[in-house]
Amino acid sequence: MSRFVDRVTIHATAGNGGHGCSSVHREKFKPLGGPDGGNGGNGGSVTLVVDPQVHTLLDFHFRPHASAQNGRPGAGSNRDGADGDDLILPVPDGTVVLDANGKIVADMVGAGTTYAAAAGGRGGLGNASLASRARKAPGFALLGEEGEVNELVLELKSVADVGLVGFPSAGKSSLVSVLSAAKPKIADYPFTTLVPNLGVVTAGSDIFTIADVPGLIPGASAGKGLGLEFLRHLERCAVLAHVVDCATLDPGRDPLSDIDALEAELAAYTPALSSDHGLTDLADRPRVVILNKIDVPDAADLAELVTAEVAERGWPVYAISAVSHAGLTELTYALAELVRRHRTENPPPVPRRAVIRPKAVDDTGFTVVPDPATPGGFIVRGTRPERWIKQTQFDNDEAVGYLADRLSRLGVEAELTKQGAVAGAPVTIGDVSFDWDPQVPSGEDVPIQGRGSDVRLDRPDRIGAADRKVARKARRHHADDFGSAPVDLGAEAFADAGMSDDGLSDDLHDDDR
Ligand SMILES: Nc1nc2c(ncn2[C@@H]2O[C@H](COP(=O)(O)OP(=O)(O)OP(=O)(O)O)[C@@H](O)[C@H]2O)c(=O)[nH]1
Ligand SMILES: [Mg+2]
Repeated sequence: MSRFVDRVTIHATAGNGGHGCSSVHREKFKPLGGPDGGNGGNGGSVTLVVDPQVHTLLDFHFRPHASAQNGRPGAGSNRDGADGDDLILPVPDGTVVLDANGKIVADMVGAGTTYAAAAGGRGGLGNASLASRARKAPGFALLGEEGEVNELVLELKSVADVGLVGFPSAGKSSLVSVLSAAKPKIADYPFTTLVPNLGVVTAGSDIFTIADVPGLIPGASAGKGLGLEFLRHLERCAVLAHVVDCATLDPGRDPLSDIDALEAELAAYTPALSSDHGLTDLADRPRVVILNKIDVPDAADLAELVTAEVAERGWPVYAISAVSHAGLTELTYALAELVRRHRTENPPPVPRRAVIRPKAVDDTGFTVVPDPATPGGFIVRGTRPERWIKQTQFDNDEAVGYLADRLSRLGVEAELTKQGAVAGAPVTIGDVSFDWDPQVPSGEDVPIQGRGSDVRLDRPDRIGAADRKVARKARRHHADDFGSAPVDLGAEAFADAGMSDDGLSDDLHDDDR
């Protein structure tokens, strides 16, 4: 027997973005070929799509981890990395998606409805894309962003037109088996049906579906029997039909008390799908009472006796026998009529092609707040600063300089200064904490000037071209005279000077990836 799974937890992992590449073009007779590192590809996303061919969540039960492909890294010669493939997960019609806190985030009804379960990370820019007037040959590239990882709960709420409610062994499965082509298990012991079955019923030109759910007993709302677990499959049913066993020999049971007992259980059930999903309370759903087993003589008498009393409650009553098929035609057409009326009043939902989850409306802003855990420290929050941190290779000084420029351009530095941060104050952005090293001495308002006039270029420890010339001369002079031992103005000092390009503030290249 195939297993029926109607509630699973899945872990959707989107692909990471590929890293950008830092590379310099090399070609014979072209010593300064320029940056040519390509961009990383975007990571693939995980998307849920309603597929009418899928009827259970069983696949997710066996394979709860769903991962989309990572983006490929960029490469030299301006080759961009390929995007990772998206992962499309087919889910049954009527799947409800809940987040880890149990909040409904999507109600997927209608073939083709999609839900973005996890968004792929963006690829990092390569150094070719990062080149700008100020930073002509960037010696770094941006890292790819990590893909989202979301834990989601999927619940299947069958989409049936008529839901059968009744005590165990009332004949619900028998009724479904004679009305439709479905062949559920039927036996004379309680709780034969352990999982809901759906059947398709044809009545003239009308076609509707009927759901056979496991039997209920008094106390089900408190977990007795199989509990109310399966009532979620009735939440979407247009019509609820009580199947009453008129031939039961159980003491203390009769059709009316059976109906009352189950009505009390239904009232105790709080549907998870609220009215904004276009559904009314279970209590407001139209009811039909089906008095079953009238092929048994005593049952037929009893059915006749209670019919008037049930009808007094305003519910249509049908006396039938699933075994002898008595009264089935009338019942089928009556159900079809109720379903047709419900369908005209509630047109089917238009499939939602894309269910867009609410995202931060404005990702340009940021906030700076004092860090409660560290005196004198600050926390910077904002989509962009946090993303930039993730894109930065912290072991590359030039990349760190680029980050500092971006933060400064966004106004983070100015805000920190305004809030009284001093040099060396611990600043946290996302997962990274560092000691603040203001590019501009705090309190000083340096206007942006022309290239080459930035105060930071006047570093006293800088070695200018003139100094280098002197050093070279001195070295050559020594070499000529003594043939060995150059003066110690070499490698270390030049290594320092090589970084002079970092932190230029007239960088006009304002990419935002
Ligand atoms: N005489 C008679 N027996 C019936 C009729 N309908 C069902 N039965 C019998 O009642 C017993 C229970 O039938 P099921 O259809 O399995 O009942 P159910 O409501 O699905 O029961 P659960 O799945 O346990 O909740 C079986 O032995 C059926 O043969 C009927 O109209 N007449
Ligand atoms: Mg059954």
